[in-house]
Amino acid sequence: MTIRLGVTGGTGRMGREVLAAASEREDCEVVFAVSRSADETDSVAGVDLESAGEFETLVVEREPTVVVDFTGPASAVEYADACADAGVALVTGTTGFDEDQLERLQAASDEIPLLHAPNFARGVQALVNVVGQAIRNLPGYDVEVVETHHNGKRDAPSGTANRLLEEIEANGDFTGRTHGREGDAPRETGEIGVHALRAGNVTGEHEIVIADNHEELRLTHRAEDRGVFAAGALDAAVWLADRDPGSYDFDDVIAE
Ligand SMILES: NC(=O)C1=CN([C@@H]2O[C@H](COP(=O)(O)OP(=O)(O)OC[C@H]3O[C@@H](n4cnc5c(N)ncnc54)[C@H](OP(=O)(O)O)[C@@H]3O)[C@@H](O)[C@H]2O)C=CC1
Ligand SMILES: O=C(O)C1=N[C@H](C(=O)O)C[C@H](O)C1
Repeated sequence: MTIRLGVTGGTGRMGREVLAAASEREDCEVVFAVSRSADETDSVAGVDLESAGEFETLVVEREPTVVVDFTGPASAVEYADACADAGVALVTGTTGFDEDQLERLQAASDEIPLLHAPNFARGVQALVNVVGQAIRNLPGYDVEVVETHHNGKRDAPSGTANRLLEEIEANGDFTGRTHGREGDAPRETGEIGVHALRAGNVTGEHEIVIADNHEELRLTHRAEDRGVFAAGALDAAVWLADRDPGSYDFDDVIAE
C-alpha cells in the first residue's frame, strides 16, 4: 500500500529529512508540503513547498492519508485540530508541549488516529523499554539524565529526556528532579539530576547514569543522523494509515 503524505515544517531540519526520506520510499507519496517561511519557488527533495496558511485547504483537497509534523508545539496543535476537522491521521514528533497543548492533542485523537512520539529512533524506544528494569534492579542508586543536542534546539530538557524521566520515576522511589547544579549544591538522596547540553550540530544523545559508591551503569543512545528519526516517523505513518481514531505511540509500531 502507498500512503498519501502531507508534511509540515518543510524547511525545518526534520521537515527536509522527512521529505528526502519519503522520496526514497515506494510506500509514501508526498501530496503536499507546507512551510511558513519558504517562498513560492522553494522546493525540497523535488516537492514544491506551499504556504502554511493553506494547510486547512490542502488537508481536505489533496486527501492525504497521514500528515507528518515536526514543527513547534503551538503549530502542531493547530495542525492537529485541522487534521481532526478533516478526518486525516497525524504523526507528530514535535516536542515541548505544555499540559494544555497535550490535552488538545488528546482531544484530536478522539476524532483521528494520532501518534505522538518524542523520538522516532528505534534504539530510543528500546532504551525507554529497558530503563525501568534497570531502575527496579538498582533501588537507592543515584540517577542522572544527560541529554546533548545541537545549538538550535528550543525545548529543554528534550522530549526524549522527559519520556525517560517518566519511566524512571514510575519504577523507583525518587523525591524530584534537579535541573543542573550551581554553587553549594550537594546531591540530595533520591533526587534525579537532569542536564541539558546544547552544542554545535549534535543530532541527539541521551544518557542515563545509575550509580552507587561501588559501581556505575550508563545507558546511552546516540543518533548518528536525522535520517533515523525520519525513517521511524514514516514507518509510523504507514502503520497509522488504517488505524481507528485514538492515541498511539511509537512502541505500538515497533512492537509489531
Ligand atoms: N520525535 C523525533 O524523533 C524528533 C523530534 N524533533 C522535534 O521536532 C521539532 C522540530 O525540530 P527541527 O526540525 O529540528 O526544528 P527546526 O526549527 O529546524 O524546524 C521546525 C520548522 O517548523 C516550522 N515551524 C516552526 N514554528 C512554526 C509555527 N509556529 N507555525 C508553523 N510552522 C512552524 C518551520 O518551518 P517552515 O518555516 O518551513 O514552516 C521550522 O523551520 C522539535 O520539536 C524537535 O524537538 C526533532 C527531531 C527528532
Ligand atoms: O530537537 C531535536 O533535534 C530532537 N528532539 C527530540 C527530543 O526533544 O527528544 C528527539 C531527538 O533527540 C532530536
